[in-house]
Amino acid sequence: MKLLSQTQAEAEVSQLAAVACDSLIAEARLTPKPGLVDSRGSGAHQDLTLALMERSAHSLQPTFQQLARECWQRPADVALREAVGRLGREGEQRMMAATGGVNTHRGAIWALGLLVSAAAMNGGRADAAQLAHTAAALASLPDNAAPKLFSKGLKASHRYRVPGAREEAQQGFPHVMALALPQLLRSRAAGASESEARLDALMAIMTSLSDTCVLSRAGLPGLETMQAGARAVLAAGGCMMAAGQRALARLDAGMLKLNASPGGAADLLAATLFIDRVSLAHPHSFF
Ligand SMILES: CC(C)(COP(=O)(O)OP(=O)(O)OC[C@H]1O[C@@H](n2cnc3c(N)ncnc32)[C@H](O[C@H]2O[C@H](COP(=O)(O)OP(=O)(O)OP(=O)(O)O)[C@@H](O)[C@H]2O)[C@@H]1O)[C@@H](O)C(=O)NCCC(=O)NCCS
Ligand SMILES: Nc1ncnc2[nH]cnc12
Repeated sequence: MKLLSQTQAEAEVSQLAAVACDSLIAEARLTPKPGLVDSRGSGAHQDLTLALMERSAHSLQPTFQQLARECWQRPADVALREAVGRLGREGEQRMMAATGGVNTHRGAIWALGLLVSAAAMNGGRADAAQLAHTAAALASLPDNAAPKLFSKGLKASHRYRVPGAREEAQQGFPHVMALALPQLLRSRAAGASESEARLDALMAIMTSLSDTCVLSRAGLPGLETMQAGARAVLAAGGCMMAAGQRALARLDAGMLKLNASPGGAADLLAATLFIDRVSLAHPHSFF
């Protein structure tokens, strides 16, 4: 592993935190996203706006920086997992203070917090597969200091017997690695604009994620609307095609009618953009 001076390491730590915040802001601004906050408005939400999402993203910069500093060139072990858990929970408090108590990015703090940590554990030099493996290893360790909460996500996971945010990370982010990143690259190669390619990557996640936000708000009909609608967008050639854009508008209308918002899929898009920016190479055979 390349040896860096303390000043160089601190610069890399700051850079990782900046890219994580940029990824959150890029996800929030990306438009038009079905059911989600974007530059058109609040989607299915009453209490979220784009300005609030951006404030929340900025408030998390010190958390990502502390995570990267704590994890720099350290191996995955229980002590590190517990330190990461503590910093992640402090990040949630920071987010709540910045938003006046609105949950904007709880899932994103988890996914990006783990990925920033994984990038730092690898000294800032890792390919996408290494990043996902390292984040999965960290997420799979016990955090004995974690409060035992029966969260909304856990309730939906138990009720519908589906995996949630925890399992997505412990399995190495399969919706990012096997679906979103390959779709992002395919759409770019096919000539899509960057926004169209990112929307296609979001669709790829939505074709199969068991998003506990959608399940909590709209049950299985909401999840089925999300997955089938996203498949229709991609089957129509994606967001660079007029037919794909019409399918996307139908999906948006369907999600709004059900009050469904795929907040978990949005978090995983931000995770995809982060990996796309910081990794050395893209995976061809991880899954
Ligand atoms: C592991 C934790 C993420 C906790 O997870 P758990 O499932 O127990 O609980 P939730 O508190 O419900 O949070 C899960 C959030 O993860 C996102 N998500 C949902 N499904 C998936 C999925 N299949 N894969 C990946 N990610 C998923 C989602 O986050 C987004 O949605 C939130 C907004 O939702 P919304 O429903 O609009 O908001 P609410 O206010 O809750 O409801 P309404 O009143 O509006 O209806 C927003 O946060 C998005 O980011 C889920 O919400 C993790 O938090 C944890 O254990 N942390 C402990 C600290 C730690 O160890 N950290 C380490 C890394 S830093
Ligand atoms: N753009 C967005 N809209 C609503 N919830 C979200 N959670 C993460 N990103 C989101």
